Amino acid sequence: MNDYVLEARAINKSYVLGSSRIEVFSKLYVRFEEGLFITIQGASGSGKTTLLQLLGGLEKPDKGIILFRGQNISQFSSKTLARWRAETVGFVFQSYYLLPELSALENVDLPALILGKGDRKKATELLEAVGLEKRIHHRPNELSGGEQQRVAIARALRNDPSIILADEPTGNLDEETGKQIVNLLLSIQKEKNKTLILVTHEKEIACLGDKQLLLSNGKLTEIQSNISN
Ligand SMILES: Nc1ncnc2c1ncn2[C@@H]1O[C@H](COP(=O)(O)OP(=O)(O)OP(=O)(O)O)[C@@H](O)[C@H]1O
Repeated sequence: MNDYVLEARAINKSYVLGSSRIEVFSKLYVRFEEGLFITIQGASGSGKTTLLQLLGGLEKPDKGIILFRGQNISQFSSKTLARWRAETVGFVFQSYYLLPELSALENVDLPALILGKGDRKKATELLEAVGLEKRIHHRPNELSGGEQQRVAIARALRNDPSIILADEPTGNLDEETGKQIVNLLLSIQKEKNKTLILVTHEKEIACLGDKQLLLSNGKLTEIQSNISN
């Protein structure tokens, strides 16, 4: 049994734009234990978003492999990868990415509908769990930023993923609302024993992690661990 829920082995990743090539990672190794809250900090442009996209199967590495519980997801077909992503990973982004024409309820149920498992009762329960029982039929533009992020969190949880990848989830929120969102993510992570990997530039949030990683010059280093071995 592999103790690591996610592992990146010898990852290379570059972007080519016109005649220029940006190398983000060269031989990156990192692994994440199951059920932990890991925070990642790093300067703008250091590759934090790229890393989450690779780990969550939204981007493919140029070289190297990503393993989920020991299974190489980098060799999955696009279809298999899309299904794995829908079942296994919940994404939370800075900009929420809710569909504007759908209600909160419809947005939350969408990941399950895609798998042919739509169930409005379950979506409603998730909205209740994030404190939005009175906003179920609101559209995103009828919700505050914090409420939209709560909808996005409920959506991320809809297929009961084992991994939550959160990319600057508090980036568009005021400090107080940001704290509430992080506390919500943390309580879900602990209660359901999920793996939460969260990118943030806020030190106060980063230091809440069981482990704090820093991304710099294409390498990850552990700057703090609150785990006793
Ligand atoms: N689709 C793309 N095409 C070309 N270059 C890209 C693309 N996505 C990212 N990059 C480049 O790759 C590098 C890493 O970008 P990434 O968004 O992963 O960094 P980041 O650490 O998340 O930055 P920020 O904190 O500013 O969001 C940057 O130099 C960026 O310009």
